[in-house]
Amino acid sequence: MPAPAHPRPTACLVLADGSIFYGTGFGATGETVAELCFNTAMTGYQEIMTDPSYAGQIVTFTFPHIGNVGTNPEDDETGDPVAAGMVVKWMPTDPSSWRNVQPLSNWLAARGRIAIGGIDTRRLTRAIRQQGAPHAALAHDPEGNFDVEALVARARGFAGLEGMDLAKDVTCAQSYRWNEMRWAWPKGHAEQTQAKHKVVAVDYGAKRNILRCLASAGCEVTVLPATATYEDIMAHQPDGVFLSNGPGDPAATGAYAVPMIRDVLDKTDLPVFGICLGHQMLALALGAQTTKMSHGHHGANHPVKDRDTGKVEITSMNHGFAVDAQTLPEGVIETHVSLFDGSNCGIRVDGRPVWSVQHHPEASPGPQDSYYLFERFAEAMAARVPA
Ligand SMILES: NC(=O)CC[C@H](N)C(=O)O
Repeated sequence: MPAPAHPRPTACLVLADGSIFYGTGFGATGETVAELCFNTAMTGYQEIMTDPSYAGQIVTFTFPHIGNVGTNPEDDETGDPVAAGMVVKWMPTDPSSWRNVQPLSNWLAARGRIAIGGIDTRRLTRAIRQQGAPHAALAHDPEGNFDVEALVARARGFAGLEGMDLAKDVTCAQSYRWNEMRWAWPKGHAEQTQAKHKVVAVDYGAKRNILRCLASAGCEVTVLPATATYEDIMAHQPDGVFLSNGPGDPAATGAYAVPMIRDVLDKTDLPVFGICLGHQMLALALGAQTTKMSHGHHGANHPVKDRDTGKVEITSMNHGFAVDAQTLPEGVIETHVSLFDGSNCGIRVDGRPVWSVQHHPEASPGPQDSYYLFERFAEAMAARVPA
C-alpha cells in the first residue's frame, strides 16, 4: 500500500496565541509546557539541551540538521537535559560520528525530554520574534491523539519565567571540588597545569565547561550550592569568587544571591567574576536593574564589542533577561555591548577586580574569542596582595 500523503502527526506544538504546528515526535512521549525560544547555533545541540540555563524553555533549532552526530557522555553540560523540549526542522538521521554512543531520540527518551521534527522552523522563528518568546505546549503521542484546546489552555496558563527562581532546581545539592581541565586550550592560551588560585564557584546552574575553563586557567575550584551564604564562601578562604550562569529571572534568584554578593563586595577585596545569570546578579548587587528581553539572545555567532579595547568578539549567547545599562550606578562601567541590539554584555567596577559578562566565554558550543576573561580573572587573583 502506498504511504498516505499526510501521515498522522505524532507530535504537536501549540503556542499561547492558538497557533498549532504538527510534526513527528521523537524522544520521550507526553506533554510539556514552557517558554519557547530559538537558538541559531549550527553545532552543539547536546550542549545546548544540557545547559542548565535552558530550564523552563523549549528550544527551536534554526539550523535544519540536528542530531546527525548522535550523542555521547562527554558533551553533557550537566547530568541530564535541562531544556524542556526540542523543536527541529528535519527528523534526525542515523548518527554518523565516531563519538556517537546513542542516537538523539533515544538519548532524549531516556531522559524524559520531548522533541518534535518536521516543523517549519523559519515560520516558527518568525512567530517567536514577533510574539517575543511565547509560552508553548509540546505534546508527543505515537497514536496522534491531541486535545489541542487543552494544550492551548496549558500554554496560556504557563506563568512565564519572570519572577521564577529556577536556580534552586538545577544547583548542586552539596559542595564539591572540580578538577577536570578543558580537553583543548585554544591556540595562544597557555594551559596552567598547577592550581594556583582558590576559587569558590557559586553554582546557579553552572555549565561544566565553565568549571573546566577555570581549572585550565589555574584555579582550584570548589563549587557551592546557589544558596551559599557569605560565611559559607569565606569558610573556604578563596582567592576569588565566581558567579555562574543559570536559568530563570535574576531578580528572583537575586532575592537570596544578591545579599551574599553584596557582602562579598562590601567586606572583601576579592576578585569577582560572573557569567550570564552571575553577571545579571552582580549588576543587581551593585544597584542596577535587569529586564526581560523580547525574545532573548541564543546562538553562537553574536558579535560583542569590548568597549575598552574596541575589539569585537564573536560569542556564544543564551539569555532572555538583560542588565539595563541606563541603571548602572556611578563607578560601574559598561565594558561590553552587543552589536546586534546594543544591549549590555559586560560591566566592571571602576578600580576593582570585579567584573562580569552576559555572553559565554566558555563557549560549548561556540567560538573561543572570549577565553581571555578566565585568564584575566586568574591574573587578578595573582596580582592581589591579601589584606
Ligand atoms: N545563561 C544564563 O545564565 C541565562 C541567565 C538568565 N536566566 C537569562 O535568561 O537571561
